[in-house]
Amino acid sequence: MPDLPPRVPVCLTIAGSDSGGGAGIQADLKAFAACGVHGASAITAITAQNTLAVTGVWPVPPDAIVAQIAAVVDDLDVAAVKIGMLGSAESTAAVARGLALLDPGVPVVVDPVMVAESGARLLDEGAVTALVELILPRATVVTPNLPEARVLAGHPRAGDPRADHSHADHPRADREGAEEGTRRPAAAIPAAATPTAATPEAEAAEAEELARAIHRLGPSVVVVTGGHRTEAIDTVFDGTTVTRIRGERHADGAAHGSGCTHASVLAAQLALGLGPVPAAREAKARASAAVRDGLRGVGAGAGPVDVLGLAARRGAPARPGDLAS
Ligand SMILES: Nc1ncnc2c1ncn2[C@@H]1O[C@H](COP(=O)(O)OP(=O)(O)OP(=O)(O)O)[C@@H](O)[C@H]1O
Ligand SMILES: Cc1ncc(COP(=O)(O)O)c(N)n1
Repeated sequence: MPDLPPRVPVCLTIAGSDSGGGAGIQADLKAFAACGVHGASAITAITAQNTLAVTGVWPVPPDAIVAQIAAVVDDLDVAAVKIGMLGSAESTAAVARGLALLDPGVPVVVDPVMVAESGARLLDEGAVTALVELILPRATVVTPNLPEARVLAGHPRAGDPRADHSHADHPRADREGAEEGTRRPAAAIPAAATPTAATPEAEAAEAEELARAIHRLGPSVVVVTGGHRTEAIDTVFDGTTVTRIRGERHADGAAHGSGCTHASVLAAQLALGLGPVPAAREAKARASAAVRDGLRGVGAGAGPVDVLGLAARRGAPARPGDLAS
């Protein structure tokens, strides 16, 4: 009997569809393929979107979200999950129901998508609480950008000194009794995620403080991504150590889908057996290169990232089998 080739790991993305193909499910499946894992998907919302704008959002019925996850989990051996756009509190609750169908050991990477690069709101104001309470405690890694991190850290539970540091030690019910007086005011979701005007040092200190605050909400590891900073440094906090992942900033790159790509590569690397910090390094490297190589000519707005090296392949000789006719 010939040796069977090693089995290709399966990753599941639970996210919104971007009709323009730059972000969401479409970006996630490309990132999974780039990493050599098989991608399955459960769609939470359909967006009518291109590089310029989001012109419509249709939530998928909650039962249909759960049914998609159930169909995948029933048959495919899911090695890691990536969660992106949730949209509404109802969709978030459905995703939480779907997550309960997974083996508790399956790593879950959460990209808390709030606002599209083109400016549209992708998470209802009221859904932040559902995200924090139902999804973050199940997260192995959460990957907010700086504006998203401010929203999560401003959530009432984050400033509570009695908030938990691990879900096992501090079940959610404990945090329900947090005193009002110890809570920070919740930050509103900004209309668009704009770069900050702070110094690099101030941004670094803020990212670290936010990572620590978000860690108290329950995820095992927090990665505050650096795409909205003067220096594109990702800040990782695993509950013990802060790691800064540096890389060149590609100011003239095309970054639509950078966060989706980053979180999906991270999930794929966990599925391939890496630990969270090495997986975050690989995610940073691949997302940064995908921004650098981003497809500036595709659409009139922010071009989609190119994680598959599509542009570099143009003009390359076709493989022999492609020339059959
Ligand atoms: N201009 C850039 N140059 C280099 N790396 C970048 C750039 N923009 C983003 N990145 C990297 O891409 C990854 C995603 O970061 P980013 O902060 O853009 O996520 P995001 O804002 O959630 O993305 P999105 O807007 O697609 O949701 C991070 O590893 C970040 O460092
Ligand atoms: C369906 C969907 N999911 C996520 C994003 C965020 O990506 P970006 O901030 O690059 O627009 C998006 N625009 N659309």
